[in-house]
Amino acid sequence: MEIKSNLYFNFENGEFSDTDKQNLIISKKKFKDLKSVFLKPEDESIDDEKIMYEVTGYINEGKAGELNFGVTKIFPGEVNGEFNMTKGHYHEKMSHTEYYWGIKGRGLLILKNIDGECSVITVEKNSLHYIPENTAHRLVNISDEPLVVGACWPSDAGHNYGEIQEKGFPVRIFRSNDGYSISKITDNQTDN
Ligand SMILES: O=P(O)(O)OC[C@H]1O[C@](O)(CO)[C@@H](O)[C@@H]1O
Repeated sequence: MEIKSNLYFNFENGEFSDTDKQNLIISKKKFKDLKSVFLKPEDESIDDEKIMYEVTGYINEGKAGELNFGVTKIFPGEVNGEFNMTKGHYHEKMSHTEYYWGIKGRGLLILKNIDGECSVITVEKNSLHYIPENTAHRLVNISDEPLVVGACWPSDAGHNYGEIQEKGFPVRIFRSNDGYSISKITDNQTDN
């Protein structure tokens, strides 16, 4: 007998159907939670309560064998000229990997491996990104509309923010006349 799926997901806009809303987890990150993320976080034009990005999905943290499926929506904006972005993290279980795919908007995926090698990849509608083991990842919104990105990762991967919080990524992304510029970083200072 044919049974209608109890889950629907809109691949055009990243919205979940409300048939299974009680199982959806929504995590909202406010500006006050992200002070350690930006190079110059003192920006009085931004309210501390402003939602900078949100992650919505079926998230079953810590359960080995399960998969998480989520959507990150990063709102447009800048903090002292630096584009809005996620905190960025390694997985606690460093061997655990992840897929990202672009749904809406335009952004950059910054990857850094444990040897400090860094790459910056364009994220746009239908782009697909494999995040290998031992690799820190951060999304940056470089457009004036929300950047919406899907993700699927093992539920027991965990998040390790420590090193990124301390040292950051080797690059930072700022608005420029051409759209954006990538600045290399030495000890959390820009080195243009
Ligand atoms: O945890 P962070 O670095 O703030 O970023 C959120 C990101 O992490 C994930 O939850 C899982 O890696 C992604 O869905 C999302 O893009």
